[in-house]
Amino acid sequence: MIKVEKLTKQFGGLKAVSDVSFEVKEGQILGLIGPNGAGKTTCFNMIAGALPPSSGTVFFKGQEITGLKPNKICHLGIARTFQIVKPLKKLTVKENILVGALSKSKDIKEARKKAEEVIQLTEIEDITDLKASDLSIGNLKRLEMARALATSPEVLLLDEPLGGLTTKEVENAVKMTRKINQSGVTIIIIEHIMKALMSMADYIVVLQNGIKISEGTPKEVSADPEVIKAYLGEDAYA
Ligand SMILES: Nc1ncnc2c1ncn2[C@@H]1O[C@H](COP(=O)(O)OP(=O)(O)OP(=O)(O)O)[C@@H](O)[C@H]1O
Repeated sequence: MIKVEKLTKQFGGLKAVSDVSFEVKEGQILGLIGPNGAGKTTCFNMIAGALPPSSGTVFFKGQEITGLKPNKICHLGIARTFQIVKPLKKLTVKENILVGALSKSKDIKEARKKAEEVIQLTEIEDITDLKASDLSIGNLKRLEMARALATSPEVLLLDEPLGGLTTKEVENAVKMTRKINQSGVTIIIIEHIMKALMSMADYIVVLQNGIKISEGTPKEVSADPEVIKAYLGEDAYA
């Protein structure tokens, strides 16, 4: 579904991402992990078109999309959520979701229908009339997911969707992520909460200092001494 080949991003003297290659197959949940500053968000930025790679290639369903603009990539079927959520604060949850739908279809009737579908899928009915500025972090993250889904993506890039959530909210977000995946959306997810991520992901790619140091199933990666040394030995693996 998405394949990156030798993806590299240089910021001045810093190689934030260095020759990274991986692939996510249709219907999979791929986890992208690594310590702070490993290059995970920079990878997302290059896939979603927010940053042009210094070198390397991004393919979506076999078509090269390297360096295309974010709105073009969104139109092709790749949506993303942000670590720091960015809703339109003065609008309600429902209006924010509608704005997401309108970025895909300019037909208001069609966009309304899509927004309703997404509201049902994400079970967000309880907060649709609240203003985005009045939402808790947990509800902001629910909105962020719904807004991305309103663009009818085939691939969803989730950047730390569980950050700042309570234990109960993490449980609900994990269930929702699985449900969205089962509805046919391929997912790449950056997450620091290892236990939750390992329970969702089919496959994991591990970055450290911009370099891919390991990949495999959650079981394989958790047992890789290189990964334990670099990352899983931290308190995060609680
Ligand atoms: N626009 C930029 N300009 C300069 N350096 C940057 C820029 N964006 C990221 N970096 C640097 O690139 C490296 C990788 O950052 P990135 O945000 O991709 O890491 P990350 O793995 O997502 O980290 P975290 O888990 O903390 O979010 C870091 O050293 C960061 O400071």
